[in-house]
Amino acid sequence: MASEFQNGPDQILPAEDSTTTSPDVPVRLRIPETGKAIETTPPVSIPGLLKRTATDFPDHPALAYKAEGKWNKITYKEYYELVRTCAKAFIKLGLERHHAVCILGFNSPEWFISDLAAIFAGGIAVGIYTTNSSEACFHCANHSRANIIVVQDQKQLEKILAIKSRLPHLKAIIQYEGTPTSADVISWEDLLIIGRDQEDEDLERVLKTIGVNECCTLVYTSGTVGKPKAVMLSHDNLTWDALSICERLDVKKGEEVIVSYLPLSHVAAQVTDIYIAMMYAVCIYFADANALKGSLINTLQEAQPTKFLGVPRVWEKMHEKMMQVAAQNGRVKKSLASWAKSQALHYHLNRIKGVNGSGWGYCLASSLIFKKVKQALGLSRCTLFVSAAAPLAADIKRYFLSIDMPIMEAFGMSEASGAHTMCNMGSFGLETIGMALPGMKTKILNPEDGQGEICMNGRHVFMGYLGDREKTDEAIDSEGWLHSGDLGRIDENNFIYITGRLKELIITAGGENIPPVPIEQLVKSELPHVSNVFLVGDKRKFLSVLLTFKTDVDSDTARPLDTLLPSVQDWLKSLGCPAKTVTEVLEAGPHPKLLEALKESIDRVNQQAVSNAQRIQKLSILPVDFSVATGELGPTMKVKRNVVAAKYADIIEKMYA
Ligand SMILES: Nc1ncnc2c1ncn2[C@@H]1O[C@H](COP(=O)(O)OP(=O)(O)OP(=O)(O)O)[C@@H](O)[C@H]1O
Repeated sequence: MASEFQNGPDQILPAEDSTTTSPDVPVRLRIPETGKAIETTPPVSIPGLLKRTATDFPDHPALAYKAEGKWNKITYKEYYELVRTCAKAFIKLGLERHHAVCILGFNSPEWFISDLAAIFAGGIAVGIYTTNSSEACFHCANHSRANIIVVQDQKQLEKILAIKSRLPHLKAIIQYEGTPTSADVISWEDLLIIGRDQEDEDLERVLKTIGVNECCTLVYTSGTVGKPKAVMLSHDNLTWDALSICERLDVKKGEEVIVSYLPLSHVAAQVTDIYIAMMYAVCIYFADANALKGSLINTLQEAQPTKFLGVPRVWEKMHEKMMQVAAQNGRVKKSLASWAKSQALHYHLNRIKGVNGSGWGYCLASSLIFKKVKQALGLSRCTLFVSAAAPLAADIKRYFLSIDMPIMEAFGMSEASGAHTMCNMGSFGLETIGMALPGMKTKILNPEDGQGEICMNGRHVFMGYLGDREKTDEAIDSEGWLHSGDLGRIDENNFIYITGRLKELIITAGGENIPPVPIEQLVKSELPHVSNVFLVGDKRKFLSVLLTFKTDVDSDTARPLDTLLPSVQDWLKSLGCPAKTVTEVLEAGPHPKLLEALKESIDRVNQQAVSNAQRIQKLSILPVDFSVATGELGPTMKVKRNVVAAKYADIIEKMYA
């Protein structure tokens, strides 16, 4: 880089184009010459941002982690120093400019520090899903030219050791938990010793060359539709998206607490836990690795977060648990709860309509009931409940409204650096994903009846897919609009609604285009004992559904078990076909009474179908529920359609035989 561009890391490097597919080519930022204050806010790099917060909030706790049963805290000043130390070690170990540091592990201070250190050292941070196989890890590490791989433990290390010889750029492996069993693997403690032994000079030299418009992070999409793509994000993409989200929300600098537990390789968790946190001096509490298997509640109770983000499946599971608890309540408690719920529902539904003011009933229910419920969930200090990354069914939102926990939906994608729309406590609804965030633009492409593809524009639009010009040009058009592949509409108040996904559209043999998710959600709301619904019908004469029942989950492996949840068992018993397991349900073919009940529900869904082609004609019950561990769900719990279709090809064929 020419010597005049040595004012990093907050400088804007010269760039010819607003997209790129090369890791070392900066892009033109989408900052208009004139515009709203948010659109023209001067860009800040990630190292610049952390330095700023460490200067403004030096003694404020940044990261809280539990060791030997005790919470330990790292202040913002210490966090900044640790990142610098780690960055110096990475440089010493041979991290080259624009090469990757891959991180493979559950959320922890070491994950955050490695991610930021990679960026400080002029490299590219890449999170790899802990559920990835060795080969899937190979794809990320090889494609991003990883010089360094940071792993959590022996289990993750083994995946890397198996592919190490095929990674020509790899120079060092670091293991941050447990003692490395392999001599050439560096422990976290040794990494910090290497870093502390270095002078600041090399790091400062690299920092000066960094620009806000170059790639600092790659997000590999989870591949719910096709092969994972490497989304290149610049410093400005990430820091500006975080800024815009915080403008929409009531985030208070230095006062917020967030629990980190969602997979950090996904953009939603990364932006919330790392970048919003860094921008607003949030204190992050790390949940333990069993968070999604049930231990999250313990961390919530201890950390008492002030903001909480869940993917839809997290909200669904919480709903399921609460229904189980409620079912055990006596008559008096039940009627008290239903009175309280009606008060909250009335209050919040009025707020959605713009009618404010809480009556005495709501206030009483709030102090008598909801306060206790929130306390039990560890959410009594929480002023914001968010759902993102996939659609959340309206009936789940309605349930949480009724217990005084209005869930704000956010919509976005990796290619939009996180969020593009969001509801807030002042404007939300049961069906909407909210309005575009400040400074972001939305367009509905080729609308028919107001419905078309959602396209987005703004500083959050990604740089391009690494090494893939064709896909980059498909995603971002010549005017800079990012095509989401989602179908939607905008109402007169600028609220946006998702109505389907072009990328997973079912096209029947008769040529009718059918978005499956809304139909699947309708079936789910008709059948509360069903866990997953999968619509089939691509190139077929009619639609069918595959259903899975709610079952217990193995707490070690997170795999679904055969035993039906007690509520499902009760329901089956009430139908006159008692069964304790899915195997029993399927053994002699589903009981006619069960089939009748399922068909009645499907008939109710069919009554809402907009055309004959959208009516479901057949159904099958699957032998096991879907899960991340068994591969049918991606890390944000979206169904991997190709995996399910391949796994149950026989069952599907039988329905069409
Ligand atoms: N609130 C929401 N409501 C409905 N759909 C959503 C919402 N948020 C995200 N999505 C869906 O998720 C998509 C973005 O997915 P994301 O970029 O997170 O990729 P991914 O889950 O890693 O994997 P893949 O791109 O392979 O599906 C959006 O295009 C949209 O279809």
